[in-house]
Amino acid sequence: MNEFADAARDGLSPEALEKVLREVGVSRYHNRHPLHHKMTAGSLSKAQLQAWALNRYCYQSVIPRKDAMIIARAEDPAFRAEWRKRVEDHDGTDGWNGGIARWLKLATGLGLDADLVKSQKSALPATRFAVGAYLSFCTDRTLLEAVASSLTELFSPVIIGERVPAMLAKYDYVTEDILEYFRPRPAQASRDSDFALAYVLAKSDTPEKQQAVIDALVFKCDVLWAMLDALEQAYGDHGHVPPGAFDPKRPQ
Ligand SMILES: O=C(O)c1cc(C(=O)O)c2c(n1)C(=O)C(=O)c1cc(C(=O)O)[nH]c1-2
Repeated sequence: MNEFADAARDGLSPEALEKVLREVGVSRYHNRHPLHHKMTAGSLSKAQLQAWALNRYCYQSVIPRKDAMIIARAEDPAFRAEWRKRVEDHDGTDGWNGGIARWLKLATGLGLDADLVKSQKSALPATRFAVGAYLSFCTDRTLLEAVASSLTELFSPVIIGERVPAMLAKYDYVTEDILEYFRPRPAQASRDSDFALAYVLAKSDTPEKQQAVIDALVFKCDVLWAMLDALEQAYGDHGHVPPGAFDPKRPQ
């Protein structure tokens, strides 16, 4: 049982619901994870940064798929028109001139082979499970829960603002060009999370729905947290790399 498990028991005003959702971010968003702190302190090796970029590619590549799933489930054309901007942000106009391509640029800029990253075959099992759980969540739960699960984007400008200046300052091989992925993200995330938050606050009109959206955001924070846990377990100082996963000590 988590601390938000019955936060909506007595029913919440929209303002109170927003406050709880923001508290979820304060206590559970992945900018609290030790691996993020090590990254911003400059204490990760290049191999550890490579592992982060390679694994995070799985997350990037599932985002437009889960967004397409949300679009398919939405009956309101105005909702779909708004939401499809997210798919365009990641896929671009031809699949390879949007966010996914820019993530690949980050990974190759760190020295990884593009085909290895794209294949996702060297990602950690736990990364693939976490990312798969996100796609399943957006497929199987209500549309309201799927929308609420995107609300981690309320907090992503904060972590990007911590990560990017620190990476540029602490790792001499990291350049602005490599980190181009993050440049448009804070503005895109604010646009997207404003829309998603207004939707969630308007549609959560019972205590049950309010609890469901809180739970959805907790779930999503767990997805992001689990991905960093998996990296620490595999590539931390006393970690062990699962069979078949990216191993910096072996040729790929
Ligand atoms: O850099 C980050 O830590 C971070 C976090 C998140 C997030 O909070 O889910 C997203 C992104 N980046 C991101 O770039 C992105 O496109 C994105 C889409 C979504 C989503 O759930 O729809 N989250 C995120």
